[in-house]
Amino acid sequence: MELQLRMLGTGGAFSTRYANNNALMTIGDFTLLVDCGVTAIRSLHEMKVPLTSIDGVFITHQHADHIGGLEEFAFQMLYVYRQKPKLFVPSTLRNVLWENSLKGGMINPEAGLNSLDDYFEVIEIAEGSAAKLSEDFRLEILPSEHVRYKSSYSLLVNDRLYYSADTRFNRARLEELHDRGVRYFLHECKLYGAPGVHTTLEELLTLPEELQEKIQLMHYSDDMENYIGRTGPMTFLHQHELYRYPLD
Ligand SMILES: Nc1ccn([C@@H]2O[C@@H]3COP(=O)(O)O[C@H]3[C@H]2O)c(=O)n1
Ligand SMILES: [Zn+2]
Ligand SMILES: [Zn+2]
Repeated sequence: MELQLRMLGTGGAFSTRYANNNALMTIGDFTLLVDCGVTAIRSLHEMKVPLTSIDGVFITHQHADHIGGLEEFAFQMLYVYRQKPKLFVPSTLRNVLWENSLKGGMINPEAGLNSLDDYFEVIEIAEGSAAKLSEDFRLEILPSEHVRYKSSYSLLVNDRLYYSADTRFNRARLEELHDRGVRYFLHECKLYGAPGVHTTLEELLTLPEELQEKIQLMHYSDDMENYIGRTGPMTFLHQHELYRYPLD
């Protein structure tokens, strides 16, 4: 069994070169879109991935580079393809995702479209245990500290691949997961400046060498090329490339 990954984009929120940091993960016959930002629909088109080939969408948090394409995804699925896609959403985000982010553009009482459930088959994911998205695809959500007092999540897939999404540096979590046998770490990276709500390259470079060797960097700024050769054993993820991660 393997996880196949293609990043729709690998850029930070203000990147114009690398598109929003959204991921397509396939295990067996199930394909999950992790986050659906402003650039997601265009990226999928460039990758020749039909919207109908996506079996479900998962949302990590409410910033536009992670949910800004969800309205178009929902409208296309409803009005073009007449399908109701699965939306996997952390329990703490379900209500605010609709009330504070999507409702303004998507509510349409005349058409009977009044809630998230009218567009999606909503499947809430709770913290604390892995959810089975399919026979082969297990997803655990790990609360992350990104913008304080707002929900955001990192992911653990099949106990083998960690996907940080947007988060401040969390050394204890990274080392604990590494000790538990997690083999692949896809981590966001702010290449320069103070950490703020993100993890900096400087912070990641303080991790043990054997952990850094398992890290691939994402959510980076447009000057990424200036940092090639300055990331220790960590490598950069590239948009649209196919990566394969054995899971056994
Ligand atoms: N306290 C904050 C909050 C947000 N930001 C910037 O806004 C972006 C929102 O999307 P993001 O991908 O989380 O990156 C955030 C920061 O660039 C920031 O720099 N500081
Ligand atoms: Zn982001
Ligand atoms: Zn964010």
